[in-house]
Amino acid sequence: SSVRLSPNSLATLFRFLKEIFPVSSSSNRRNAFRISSLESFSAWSSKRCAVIGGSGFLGRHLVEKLLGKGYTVSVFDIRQSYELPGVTFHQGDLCDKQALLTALQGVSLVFHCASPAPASDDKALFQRVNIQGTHTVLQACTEAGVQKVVLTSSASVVFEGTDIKDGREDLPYAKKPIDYYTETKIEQEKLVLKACDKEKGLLTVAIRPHGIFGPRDPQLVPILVDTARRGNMKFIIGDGSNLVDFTFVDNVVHGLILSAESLRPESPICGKAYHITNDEPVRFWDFMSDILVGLGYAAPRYNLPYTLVYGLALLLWLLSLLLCPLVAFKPTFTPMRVALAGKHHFYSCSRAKQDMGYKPVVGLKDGIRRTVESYPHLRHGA
Ligand SMILES: NC(=O)c1ccc[n+]([C@@H]2O[C@H](COP(=O)([O-])OP(=O)(O)OC[C@H]3O[C@@H](n4cnc5c(N)ncnc54)[C@H](O)[C@@H]3O)[C@@H](O)[C@H]2O)c1
Ligand SMILES: CC(C)CCC[C@@H](C)[C@H]1CC[C@H]2C3=C(CC[C@]12C)[C@@]1(C)CC[C@H](O)[C@@H](C(=O)O)[C@@H]1CC3
Repeated sequence: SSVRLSPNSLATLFRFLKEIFPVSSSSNRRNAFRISSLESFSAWSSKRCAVIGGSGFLGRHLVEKLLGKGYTVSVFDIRQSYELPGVTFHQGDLCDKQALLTALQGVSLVFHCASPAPASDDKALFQRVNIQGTHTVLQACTEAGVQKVVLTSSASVVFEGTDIKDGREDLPYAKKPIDYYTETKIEQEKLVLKACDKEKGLLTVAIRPHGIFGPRDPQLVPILVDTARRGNMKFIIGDGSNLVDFTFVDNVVHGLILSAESLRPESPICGKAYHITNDEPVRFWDFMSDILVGLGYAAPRYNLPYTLVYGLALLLWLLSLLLCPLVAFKPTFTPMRVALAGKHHFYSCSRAKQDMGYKPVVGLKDGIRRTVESYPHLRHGA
């Protein structure tokens, strides 16, 4: 492992020396000579990482795992949602390069897990944060001497609302992405992969999870329960046989850390995208039923034709656009959600298995059980 000199390197080296030689006693000075400084420096700095978006659902699970593995973690996020010993929080907008530079001092590895919530459907915000912001993140990483950037992309970058079965990473990017969020995730992924430059010493990789679920997830389970509580989860869209990927959060975290640790100049993963899944495609409606029943709600039972529901969702969405100056209403059944609920969309993770030895660490059944147990406040009657 090599140490790349950057404008921040001296400051970082100084902090490192202060950390390993805190007191200037004679025994410390003797110990100093036993340490091969450059090697220790390299090992120390490669365990210093930053998680951009570390206050979020995935980001926080990642931070917790990194701490357990002995990393020193800085979180950069627009909000601070928790406190943890060993974590330094930097509150700021990732579009602000100066704020990023402060957080990235002495950091050699950056995980980029920040994005506005997909449900916001705010085109300008997605463009600003996911595209311009990612450009700023890459600039800041180069200036700060960061060596590795791991992006959390999304498998939806290839999904157009039609069936995908065992999709591989060589599928073309969606020409008609399902929403603005996905449109900007495509541009974001392209930016990060293009920035991979062994000569300049910046290595990048993109992880594409799909349907992440687990404790503290702010969207999948809460939206599902909200829909059930309003009595709208009685229907199955289509014949209910469509297979999809739902990926337990620990498996995504495992894929992110594995990719970071495999990212070296000679590694085949440089500048590439990888699907990370549970490797257990499941019927969408079986998964929904398992969560609902686990929380004490009834499973959906009545089938509705896919085209009918999709048409209605499209109509509702158009109406919400037309009426938005007068009344603000957000339909639960958006065309995007209907497509996700009624079509096949599952992906192969064989490239990750082959190139980085990926294997899911938590099975689907166990993941569902842990998720259900983590939401006592969302149980029926709670
Ligand atoms: N949840 C999923 O099913 C899923 C699936 C595939 C990919 N992803 C991707 O994984 C990543 C994490 O998603 P999540 O589910 O944890 O979402 P989340 O909303 O819980 O976390 C995103 C975090 O980004 C932060 N953030 C937003 N704008 C910011 C800005 N301008 N500057 C700094 N921080 C900002 C938020 O405050 C939040 O803490 C995202 O990139 C998302 O696109 C999520
Ligand atoms: C009202 C119902 C019919 C269903 C309610 C559950 C939905 C809220 C979720 C089912 C599939 C989920 C999903 C996402 C959001 C929540 C659901 C629609 C994403 C679009 C979130 C953003 C990610 O990047 C996407 C991905 O590629 O993983 C998610 C795909 C699945």
